[in-house]
Amino acid sequence: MSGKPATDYASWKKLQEIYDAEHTKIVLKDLFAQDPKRFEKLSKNYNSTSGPDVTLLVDLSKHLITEPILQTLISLAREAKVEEYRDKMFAGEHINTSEDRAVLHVALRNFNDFQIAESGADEVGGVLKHMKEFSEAVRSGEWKGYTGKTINTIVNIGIGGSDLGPVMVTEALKPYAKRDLKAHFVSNIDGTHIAETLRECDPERTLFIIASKTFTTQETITNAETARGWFLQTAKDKAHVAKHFVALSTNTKAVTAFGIDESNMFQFWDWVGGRYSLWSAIGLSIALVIGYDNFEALLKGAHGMDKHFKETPLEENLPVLMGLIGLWYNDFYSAQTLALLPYDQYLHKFADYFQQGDMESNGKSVTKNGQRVNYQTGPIIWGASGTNGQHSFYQLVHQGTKLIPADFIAPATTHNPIENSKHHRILLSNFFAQPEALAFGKTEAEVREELGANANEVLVKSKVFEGNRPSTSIMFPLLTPATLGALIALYEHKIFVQGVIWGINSFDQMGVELGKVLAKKILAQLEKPEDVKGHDSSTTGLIHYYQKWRKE
Ligand SMILES: O=P(O)(O)OC[C@H]1O[C@H](O)[C@H](O)[C@@H](O)[C@@H]1O
Repeated sequence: MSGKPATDYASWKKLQEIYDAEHTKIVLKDLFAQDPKRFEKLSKNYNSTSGPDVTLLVDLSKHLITEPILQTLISLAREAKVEEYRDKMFAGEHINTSEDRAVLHVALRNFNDFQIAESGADEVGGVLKHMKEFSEAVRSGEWKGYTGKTINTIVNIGIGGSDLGPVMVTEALKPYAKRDLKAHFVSNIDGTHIAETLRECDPERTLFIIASKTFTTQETITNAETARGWFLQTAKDKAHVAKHFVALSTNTKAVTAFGIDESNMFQFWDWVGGRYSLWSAIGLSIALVIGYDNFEALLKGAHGMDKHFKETPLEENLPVLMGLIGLWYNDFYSAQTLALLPYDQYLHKFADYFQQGDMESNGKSVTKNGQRVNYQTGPIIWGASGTNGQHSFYQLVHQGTKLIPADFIAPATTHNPIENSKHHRILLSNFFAQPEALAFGKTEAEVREELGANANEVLVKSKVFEGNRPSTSIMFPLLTPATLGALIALYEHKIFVQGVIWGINSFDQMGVELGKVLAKKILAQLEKPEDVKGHDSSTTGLIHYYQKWRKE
């Protein structure tokens, strides 16, 4: 994150040399045959040293790496001063240089462990207490709606980081949910989203949580106004808003202007990035759904991973190793993407969540010094939960022309051991089989033997699996709140490590601005064809088409 181009590092050059000279000879089948201890050496066990027990097994052995490659990657991390920048982050230095902000999501889950001087860091405990009291009051029924009825539905209105984290985590931790409290998440400006949600709500029993760091986001404010209008159609009196609307924001002025009482506002600070905010007041919907104690366990699980990241030598440091291996494919093998493939239905939003987490953080093309990079930065993140993906896109992953590194993630045991865990055994057999098939493939000789002497030649070729396709496998005993916290923090820090080496600012998001500005300009021109000015012929033509069909 020094802003130095990554290609200037001696270790980068060395990696390029190794790649050029050896990459055709790096074959997983051979590497495993040569070293019976490969799994032992390259699979890492994480055990939390503070907070709730969390254990993770991270198997890095099915990667196209050798000892010299790994050592050179680690030298690269040293040269890029990953440790120094990590320590700056934890110390609250303003490493988000373009916005002159600290980056302190780690302070949200710190529980007075690390010393963090930034202003606001000492207020975290107070906000957590507020979240605890409020969530317990709603869950117990002590908090009543304006007609004296208890709350049975919450609607979180937010987008981006004010939506994806709460959605992903409440889905992931459903086994811990209060089942008689329905939770909805409205993000899209498309009126369909709020309209369909409101159809399922009773104004007397619904709590709206307006989640927006800035409280200026067009989608969120528009949806919140619609929700308030809908509520007042029944409740009539604006005084009732206080019982049904709370805000999660850093912008007190805008929250009170909207009509939400300051006492119903849950604060956070500018040093919490939107995509790193589920740990802050933005997590209120999580605390409401799974209970405050489980929310705290999530935070403590993440804190355990923070400690690991902060205190473990680079050679054994999981976010560092995952970041480096990802970079190896991204920058030397020209891999464009990383697939996140959780074999756990509860994690079905994991890839969606890290699309923002990773792509908004590292989707940058200038260094912190303003230089255009001449290498690849953040990968495209995508994925789906297993085994669904196997029946759609895995064909390309196995036999397509692209190299697609993938992270396979699975719990050893399930929250739903139905049929004596039959489903889970089948699920896991697939979780074990896919990385094996990707890595080792199937040779032409094996296909011939299978098909017999007179086999059709085309068929033989089409049934060959080249193999040598890399993956990480991550396992843990059960998807608990603390385990999920650790898992999310692991990926957050992986993203950090890569950003430091690429010399980019992982903590701003200037790239989302241009579209927003243009949309505002266009919104003001939608009325009449003669108002449509200043666009290319394609954009103008599309707007004119809309104007021909609009009904209102
Ligand atoms: O929480 P808000 O201020 O409403 O922001 C919501 C989202 O807005 C933008 O799209 C940013 O790029 C995201 O990082 C952010 O999470």
